[in-house]
Amino acid sequence: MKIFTAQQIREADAYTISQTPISSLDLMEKAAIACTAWICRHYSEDTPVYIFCGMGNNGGDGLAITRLLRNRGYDAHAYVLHHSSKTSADHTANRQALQQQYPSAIHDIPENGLLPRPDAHALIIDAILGTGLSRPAEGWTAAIIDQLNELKAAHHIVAIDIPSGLQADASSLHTPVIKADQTLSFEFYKLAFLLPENAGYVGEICILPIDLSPDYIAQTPSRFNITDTVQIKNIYRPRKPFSHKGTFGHALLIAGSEGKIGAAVLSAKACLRAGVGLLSCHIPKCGYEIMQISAPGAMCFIDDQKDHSSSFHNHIPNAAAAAKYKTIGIGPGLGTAAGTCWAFEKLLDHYQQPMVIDADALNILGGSPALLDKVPAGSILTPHPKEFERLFGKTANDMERLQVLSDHAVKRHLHILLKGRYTAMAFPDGSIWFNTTGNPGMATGGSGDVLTGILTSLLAQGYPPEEAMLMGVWLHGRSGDHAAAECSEEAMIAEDIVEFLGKSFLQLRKDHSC
Ligand SMILES: NC(=O)C1=CN([C@@H]2O[C@H](COP(=O)(O)OP(=O)(O)OC[C@H]3O[C@@H](n4cnc5c(N)ncnc54)[C@H](O)[C@@H]3O)[C@@H](O)[C@H]2O)[C@@H](O)CC1
Ligand SMILES: Nc1ncnc2c1ncn2[C@@H]1O[C@H](COP(=O)(O)OP(=O)(O)O)[C@@H](O)[C@H]1O
Ligand SMILES: [K+]
Repeated sequence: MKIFTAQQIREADAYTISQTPISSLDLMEKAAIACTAWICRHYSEDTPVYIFCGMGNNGGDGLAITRLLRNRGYDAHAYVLHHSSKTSADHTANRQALQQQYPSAIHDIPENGLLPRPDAHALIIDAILGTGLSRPAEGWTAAIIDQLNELKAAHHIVAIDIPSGLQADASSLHTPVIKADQTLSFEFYKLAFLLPENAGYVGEICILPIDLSPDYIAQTPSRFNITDTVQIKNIYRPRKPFSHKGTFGHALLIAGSEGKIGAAVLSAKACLRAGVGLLSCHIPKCGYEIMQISAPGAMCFIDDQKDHSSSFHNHIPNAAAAAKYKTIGIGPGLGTAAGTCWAFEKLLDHYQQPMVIDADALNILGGSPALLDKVPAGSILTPHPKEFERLFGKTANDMERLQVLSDHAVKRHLHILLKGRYTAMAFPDGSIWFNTTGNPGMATGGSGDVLTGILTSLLAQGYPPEEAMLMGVWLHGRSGDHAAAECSEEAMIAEDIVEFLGKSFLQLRKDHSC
């Protein structure tokens, strides 16, 4: 799914109006019908509804929703906030329609006027500012936002299209923004919804279709996108009947140190479960029995050192030897001992195929920019926000962090995924894809190690890095969702994500039954 900018959304609107029989007022009515249906599904008829409307089209939506809720028997009132002397034609048309049918439902609030005190249990609808926001809210508009946010403890707030004050394509950090419980947005996610810094404003997101032109959507490029199941199904390659373990690649996993052999085990299990043909794990002596017992499908190389690894570079003594391993996954629980850093540098001297770099391997790169330059083009880096900061430095806000993420992916020809609720995957062409599978149950030690195993496995099987990244992150999140459904977000642990990988793969199969 594409994520359009506010400007592109306006263009989609204009294109739809000019190229189809739908007028701009029809579009507003469709949007209002969709919102009203959602409100009626979630709040009973005896809920008083206070709809705060701005002077633009977002306010127009609010006026139309008031009329439609009244038609359904709700005690709905529109409070029109005169924060601007300008108004839009569709706002005016919907005001007239409401005035005609339900004149007592309109309440004008002049600039600096007082807001009503909502009844107990009233629902508050925020239709003050939409994607037409041209600057951060200030003055009276900011004061209204603050006052409505104070009501949040006692009332639900539903934002129409976007919480008022939130900028769709820029950071809104330290500016006044409505803190919605739910956001009902039209047709597309806005980029701002996917940033952790806006989690407190957006609440739950519901995307409502309003039939914007499919031609405009198809032909308009977007730098930001969201992965979906259909796309992942198209990436997925079913196995051919005569394939053998050589078909699915040999991966080398370099992971674990004393006290963190579990990270290596989780990664190895995930790598095997995600379908690798052969897996060799390089681990320090202290991990040998643990690994062999926990993941008997994996072969083991034992390091000379007891508690950390420092000789794994010997598997790739020259460029020719690199061909033995389709890919290498390195990092989970590896530690940053001097010998490990040294061996990592030697490994990078000879291994030039795309690899997966995670956790301590990222921390080692963070301490050595020269080493970062040696990472093979096409590799997948999997930092969480702290590792990202160690690698690429602090940023002022999430929007700036996305830019830094993208800049490094382009400059270094890497695939870099920044982990989180909506993992952001940056490609060497400058585009960024967001993943929506997954849940807070995955915020548990070891889930990242599982992801490294999955990605390493997919690369070994011959998926190109861009496809491995999109599919691996989707599979990881989907397996976490299955695990949460089965045993709760609280009780699920990283192993459960591995256990449910099978169920996620089954979802990708197309039905070919005769
Ligand atoms: N394709 C879509 O997504 C559709 C969008 N519609 C609605 O239209 C909205 C966009 O409408 P508009 O472009 O009229 O924009 P807004 O409704 O956001 O309002 C713009 C008005 O607010 C003023 N304004 C901007 N920033 C301000 C600030 N910081 N403080 C005070 N006033 C400020 C502007 O001067 C202008 O008068 C969407 O968010 C959505 O609610 C729907 O009506 C129909 C379809
Ligand atoms: N709230 C959440 N919603 C969705 N996914 C999440 C959430 N919290 C964590 N995750 C996922 O879990 C994984 C955690 O990785 P990481 O922090 O590296 O864990 P660890 O270092 O313990 O292995 C990431 O892939 C992240 O996207
Ligand atoms: K709004």
